[in-house]
Amino acid sequence: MLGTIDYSVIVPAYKEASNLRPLVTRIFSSLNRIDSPVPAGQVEIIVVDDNSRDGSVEVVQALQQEGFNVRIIVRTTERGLSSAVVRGFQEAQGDNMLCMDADLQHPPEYVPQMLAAMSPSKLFVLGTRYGGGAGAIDEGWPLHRRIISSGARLLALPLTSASDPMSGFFGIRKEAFLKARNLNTNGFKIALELLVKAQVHSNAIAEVPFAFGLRTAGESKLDSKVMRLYIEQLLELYWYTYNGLIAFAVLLFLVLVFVLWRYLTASSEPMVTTAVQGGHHGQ
Ligand SMILES: Nc1nc2c(ncn2[C@@H]2O[C@H](COP(=O)(O)OP(=O)(O)O[C@H]3O[C@H](CO)[C@@H](O)[C@H](O)[C@@H]3O)[C@@H](O)[C@H]2O)c(=O)[nH]1
Repeated sequence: MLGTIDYSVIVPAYKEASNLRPLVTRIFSSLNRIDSPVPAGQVEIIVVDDNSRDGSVEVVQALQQEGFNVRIIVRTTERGLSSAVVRGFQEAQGDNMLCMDADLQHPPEYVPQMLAAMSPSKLFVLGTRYGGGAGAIDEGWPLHRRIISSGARLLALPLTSASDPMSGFFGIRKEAFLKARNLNTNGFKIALELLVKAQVHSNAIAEVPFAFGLRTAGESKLDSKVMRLYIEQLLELYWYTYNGLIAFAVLLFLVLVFVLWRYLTASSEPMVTTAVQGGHHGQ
């Protein structure tokens, strides 16, 4: 019999049939270890699949029959990583919700620690490839991915103090998730979106350093469209965070331009020395 579900693991998945069995079994064997800080019976896994039709549903059904608390939501009218994660959070029974990739790049063995890191005072947990002096990116990660990742991280610095807001391995407490309004669910960077719009303060973020693994099956869906969406998302978040400041800076700039223009036009006008000569005004 199932007890109360306090923890939900949300897995966005698109064409990940071959990764789902190792993912689910490895998560539950970590939770079943004697030293796990979280009991396996309090955890559910929700896979949010965008109609992959690659056998993912059958894999999950087989796992259910074997007794694993996992279910799959198949979306047929929507697509996209971030919106899949939000859907999973909306369906979650647990107050502590973790998001992770299906492709085993987020090590399932970190799940108990990540789940246990959330509490009423730690509303957000971030699996970080950069925090805690871990230098945690796998040696084999391609150079172009490292450059893109560093650039993306730099651009997010004015928005959050979190060391790896690009991470797809993160958790949020339900009460914080429910505070976030007008989420932009285009693209991949839902952790950053939630950090900003759920107004998570830096002291409410727990960071767990981890080594980002290499994909062994399936393909990455990160492409130039995802990068364009990220830039759009950043502009919106800058505006969301600094709208007052930005409006003030624009106003100040316009006033300065106006003053400068007045000064330049005034100093370039010919000096008119009007000697009032008395006499009559002609008609
Ligand atoms: N449902 C659904 N899932 C998706 C979609 N696109 C991707 N996914 C799932 O989302 C997870 C991450 O997708 P990948 O395509 O493997 O992403 P990545 O390039 O490895 O990027 C990962 O690392 C980045 C850090 O560099 C993260 O920023 C990113 O969120 C993700 O975790 C995988 O489980 C994948 O199946 C989609 O449109 N719909």
